[in-house]
Amino acid sequence: MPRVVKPKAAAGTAPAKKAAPAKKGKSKLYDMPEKVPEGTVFTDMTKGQWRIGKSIGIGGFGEIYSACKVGEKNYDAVVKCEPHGNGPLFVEMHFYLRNAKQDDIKQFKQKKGIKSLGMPYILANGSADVNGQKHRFIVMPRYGSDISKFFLENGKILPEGTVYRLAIQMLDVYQYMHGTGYVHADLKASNILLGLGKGGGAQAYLVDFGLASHFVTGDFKPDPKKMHNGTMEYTSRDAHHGVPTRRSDLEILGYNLIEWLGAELPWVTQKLLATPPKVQKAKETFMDDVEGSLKSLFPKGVPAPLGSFMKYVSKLSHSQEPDYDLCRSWFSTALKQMKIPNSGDLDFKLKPQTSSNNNHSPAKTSKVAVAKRAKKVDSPPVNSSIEEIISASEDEEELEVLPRKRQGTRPSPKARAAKVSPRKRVAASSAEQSTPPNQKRIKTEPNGTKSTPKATPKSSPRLGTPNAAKSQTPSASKLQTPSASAKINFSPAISLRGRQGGKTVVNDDLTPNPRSNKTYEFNFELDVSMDANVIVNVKRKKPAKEQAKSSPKTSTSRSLASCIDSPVTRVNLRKVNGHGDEGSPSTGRSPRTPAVTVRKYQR
Ligand SMILES: Nc1ncnc2c1ncn2[C@@H]1O[C@H](COP(=O)(O)OP(=O)(O)OP(=O)(O)O)[C@@H](O)[C@H]1O
Repeated sequence: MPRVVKPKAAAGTAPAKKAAPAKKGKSKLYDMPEKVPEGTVFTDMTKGQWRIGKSIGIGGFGEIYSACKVGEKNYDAVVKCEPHGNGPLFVEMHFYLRNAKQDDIKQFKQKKGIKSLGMPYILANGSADVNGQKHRFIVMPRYGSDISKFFLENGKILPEGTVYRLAIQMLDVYQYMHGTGYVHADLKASNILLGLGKGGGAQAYLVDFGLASHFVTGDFKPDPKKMHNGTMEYTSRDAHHGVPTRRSDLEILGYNLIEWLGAELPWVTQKLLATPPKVQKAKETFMDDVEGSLKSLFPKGVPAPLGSFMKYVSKLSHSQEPDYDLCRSWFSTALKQMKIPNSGDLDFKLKPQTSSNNNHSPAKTSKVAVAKRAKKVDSPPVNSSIEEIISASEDEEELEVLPRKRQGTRPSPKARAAKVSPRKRVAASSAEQSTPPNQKRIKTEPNGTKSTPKATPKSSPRLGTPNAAKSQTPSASKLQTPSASAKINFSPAISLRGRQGGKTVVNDDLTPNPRSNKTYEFNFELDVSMDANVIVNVKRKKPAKEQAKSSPKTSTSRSLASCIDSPVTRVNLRKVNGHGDEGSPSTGRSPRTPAVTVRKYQR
């Protein structure tokens, strides 16, 4: 078995810092990896040695380090390392070994007459013991920045010409990959990296093949074990059924294109992401009338190539091979019309430019809109931890939580982890432990921790986009209780959203049955974020003295911060409408839901 050579043994290596053992997650399914100290040398299957450099990214499931071949100077490779038991890296490694040989990639490029292809390949792989735990690692070429960074910096939009170039490049990768019998199933901005070095900025690379799987060519058989796999925002209708298809990859690309062009996906606007079957339904409705749906997203005119592409995708059958040339032709024609060359560095700076059809939301690229978006990007992050209401009985103290900016309080890891795939739970808690907030070690997703309220230029197309104030998530500041921890049983119909957007989810905990009873645990400091104005009713056990004095029913309004005394026995959270009043069913008041109980438990 290849072994880890500690820095002492590696010639010319600076002493490695002592690694703090990574926090082990609770999940039995996916553990986060141990931290690999800088300077450690991994030996691969063919006895090649790789010196570990700085950590450059943490995905949902593993950590990525820069790496340098021992004997060379440049850290131009990366090592992706995960505990041996984790499935995704195993899948990714085998996909690369079988299907992404450098020779095959070269041949494909020659056949297609393209200079470069955004298909990564594997340089080496092996196993290593880190802090006594067996890890698997792969070595890959090192790429540059992921494009989600530019998307967020621009206020959730990319220049139209760049979107079309990216579409063409991703279709190239799909064509290569589908030619090997596999689909990717998880395309998103954070999985698209620019090349490094001279000319690198002209090519985008699709990474993360942890969900790669053989596509079906026979019958369409839904597979509950794979249902909803992917990243909820972009997962295709077929993937919601657990069926890997080529059209599914195209659909995922299509949803990303819509976002990159500045519109918000309806299931994001409607905050359905925590409930996969609702997202699935929304996507089905969307694709059933894709032209109409796109018109509502782009009221000033649907970008022509996007319209053609999405319409085409909606008509593909599940086992049909897509016509990649036809799809690319829509985007390249638009580029020609816009007089944007399909070469040179991809340009991520927003500037006024001619639209492909000159009719969709030109204000998106106006200086004013850009400035507005940039301003919004600076605003505090949104973290919709609780999507719907939690409601119980009436006899509680009433605490009003008004919307306000997050002020450094972070949702407790447990709260954030609610409803997250076990892998994500571990990732979140590990990141919390080891990453200072100003470091970009955690891969940031469009709606993730660095996320901002959707920047909505005046002319920007949106389906019922709530105004900024409404979409802001007030963070309940610390409501500390002596009981600190509690177990809450939600009624079956309640959906709790602790998941940060844009995260890959593997169907380990997402149940296709939305009505099953679910138990969530969270740190009962009520240090959670909520996505609307809410009324929090907390019933507390009264201290014996006070109980004797006061009447059984007291309903006192007071601030959350001052409420830290006796143990909580019951909690009632209720959304109020955007103006701060409770409203009624007809005025937008959230319906009450029964049966929320809070139980203390021993840590
Ligand atoms: N070859 C590479 N070169 C440079 N950076 C990389 C490379 N591969 C990955 N990264 C960085 O590490 C991050 C995580 O990588 P990756 O998506 O492969 O991990 P993951 O654990 O599968 O994540 P997830 O499934 O949550 O998307 C990427 O977003 C990127 O920032």
